[in-house]
Amino acid sequence: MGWRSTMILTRTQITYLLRVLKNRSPKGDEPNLGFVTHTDKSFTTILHQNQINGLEIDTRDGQKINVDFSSPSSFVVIAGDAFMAWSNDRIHSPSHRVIMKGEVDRYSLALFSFGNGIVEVPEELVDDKHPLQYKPFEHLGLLRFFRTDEGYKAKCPIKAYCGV
Ligand SMILES: O=C(O)CCC(=O)C(=O)O
Ligand SMILES: [Fe+2]
Repeated sequence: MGWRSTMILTRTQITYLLRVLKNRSPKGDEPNLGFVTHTDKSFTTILHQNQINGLEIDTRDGQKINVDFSSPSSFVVIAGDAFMAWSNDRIHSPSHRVIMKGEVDRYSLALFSFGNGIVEVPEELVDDKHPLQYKPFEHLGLLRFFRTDEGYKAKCPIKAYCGV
């Protein structure tokens, strides 16, 4: 990617959202689903937790990765839907979920980044092999769209919001 692509990102103001989440270890018949399968609506998400595994990430080719947070300094970076759209589908925004297994409560931190303005695919990322997949879109508008019935039920919310 050339310098112009980088410029487009650095000119955009970023809003960060820090989410602190607790998943209680399931008691008795309680379901073990800690967080339903979803893709993040962010540009990027940085995840950290108290060394209790449970995060499952689907790869592009249909494999499942059980993320192993084996060190207190482990963290995971996930590309969100806005990064996928900006990259014209070169970067994949993976589905993921949390399954609770052991007897210890799980605490996780998620730092989401959102662009404040309009996100658009840089022209360097559009060519014959990679036709334009997304119209310019307001990133925070994606969050509003996801809160509508149409957005929430869409198979791929980002495509429903601004797909070509
Ligand atoms: O708790 C986790 O490890 C994942 C949380 C998550 O996927 C999210 O907050 O979007
Ligand atoms: Fe997530």
